[in-house]
Amino acid sequence: MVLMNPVISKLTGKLVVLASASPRRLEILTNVKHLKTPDIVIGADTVVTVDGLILEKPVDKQDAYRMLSRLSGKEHSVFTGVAIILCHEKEEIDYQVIDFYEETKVKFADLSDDLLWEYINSGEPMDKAGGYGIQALGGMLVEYVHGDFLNVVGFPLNQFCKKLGLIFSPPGSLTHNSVPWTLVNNLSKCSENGEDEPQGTSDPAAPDLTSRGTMQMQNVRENETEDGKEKLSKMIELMDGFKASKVLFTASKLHVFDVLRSSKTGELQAEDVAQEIKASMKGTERLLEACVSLGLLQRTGKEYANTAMSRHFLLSDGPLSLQGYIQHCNELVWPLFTHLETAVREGTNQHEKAFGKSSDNLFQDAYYSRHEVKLRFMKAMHSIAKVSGRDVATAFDLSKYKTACDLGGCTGAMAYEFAKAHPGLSVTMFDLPEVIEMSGHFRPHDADDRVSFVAGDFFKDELPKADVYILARILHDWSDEKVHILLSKIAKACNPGCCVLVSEIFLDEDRKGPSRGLLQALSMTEGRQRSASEYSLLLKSHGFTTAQVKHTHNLLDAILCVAE
Ligand SMILES: C[S@@+](CC[C@H](N)C(=O)[O-])C[C@H]1O[C@@H](n2cnc3c(N)ncnc32)[C@H](O)[C@@H]1O
Repeated sequence: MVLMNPVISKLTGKLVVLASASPRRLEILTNVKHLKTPDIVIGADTVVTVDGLILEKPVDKQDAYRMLSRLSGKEHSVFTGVAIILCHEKEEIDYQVIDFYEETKVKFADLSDDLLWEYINSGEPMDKAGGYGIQALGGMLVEYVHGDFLNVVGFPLNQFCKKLGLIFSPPGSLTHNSVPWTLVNNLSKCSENGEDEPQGTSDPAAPDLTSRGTMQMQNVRENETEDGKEKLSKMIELMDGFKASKVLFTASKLHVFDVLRSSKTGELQAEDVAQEIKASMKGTERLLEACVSLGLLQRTGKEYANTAMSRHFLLSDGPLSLQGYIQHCNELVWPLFTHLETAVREGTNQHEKAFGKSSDNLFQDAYYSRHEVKLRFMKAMHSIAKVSGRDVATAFDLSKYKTACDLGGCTGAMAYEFAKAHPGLSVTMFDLPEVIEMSGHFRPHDADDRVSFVAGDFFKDELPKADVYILARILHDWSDEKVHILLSKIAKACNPGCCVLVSEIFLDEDRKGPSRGLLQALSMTEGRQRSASEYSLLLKSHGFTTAQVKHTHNLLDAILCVAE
């Protein structure tokens, strides 16, 4: 027990309930520790098996004789299943069940009837499954024991201590295989009839702790299993998510990625970066190190460089640059999210709190009220359209159509993608006048002249005639009521066979994801996120039949609906 003490002493100061009335188990455990505070329940049950049979407690002397004579001259197995239940009481009782079993082989000598009856008449077999107790007179029946002797007595102390060691050892020393999770049902119990026997069978009436509806199955010490560690690291990722976002936003705002790209070798030391971005050495070094940890930068010795991911998405002038959207997130979405609690309490957008100005019309009041804010918003839309536009444009075969109108097309990025993907298609980009007047800023150098620009308000003005109406990231901004106004205008402009292509983040039908859609919804004003079938229904009510839904696995999905 001296060797066990460092492990078993982990129980010191805890109230341990031995969920068994077995005096032998109690003795084994109390011999090795003192028990104080209420947080562990230990259950155990022992069975004897021979010839594929489980031997229970004998019901009378004849039964004991039948059992012992069956064991005579043969090897049998003694199994003890143990459950360690770590209890934790918060609002509800949480608990973690760690269970395992131990098998010991026992061989009985050839036993004469006289010897058996002498033993049976001693009274010892009657409260013991298998009909014997190895630690007392029954020991004389045994030729050999292979395995843990105490397991036959009723408690596999050696393995129990190993499990305790794993439970209470520092994270890192535990492997998934070391904690078997399967044996939970046949665990021992607080026996109501007094003596709970070693070598007994499990009680079918014993509570199945895994299926108690009222208790939440959560692991108190879950961080000490592989699965628990995964959950913990997911928790930490969630808790730190805002820090990671802010590191990305700050490094972008300070042009760290552009600065590194512009250096002769594509690499710079922290002090050079600090000088270039006009920031402190200490702060820059911390920022660069954090960027390395997030995979945004790489470091060789003292030299920092962009990673492939940063080169792809984070250089200001890259074809797939997300800088516009990052800036929008930092300057607009971030302040809104700092008021999330109020937004949740009130069920309203927090634009006024965040920016000191109400926004009845999101676009006119919030995005387009100031030139630089409008430009920033347009850059954000542009960067997402550049990244996702090709997948949306190629989602469906549009070869039979000649004209398309991209309603609320913003910078035209999506319209150009459609023109590129469909050589027979001319695309009219339609947006508010204040947007159209700035769309020239975003005109690609190889701009296709099949793309034209028309200014107007899609709720009020006549819509350009087209075979295909594209609504990319439009409908989510509006209530069902406004969506109906817009769709009825489109339906009026459509001839039979014309179609509407809606591109949005489609929520899963059970609204359990994707999280980027559900997170975005938190800062919405009057709009809402919808599933593909919700969009389909909205369109159906205006005479459009859903032809196809495409999950692009890019940022935006798409649905194509044809006018009947
Ligand atoms: C979220 S952005 C989507 C931009 C673009 N479709 C895309 O996917 O990148 C919404 C667009 O709808 C435009 N919009 C908002 N209200 C409008 C209206 N009443 N009439 C025309 N366009 C409008 C905005 O100017 C903006 O460009």
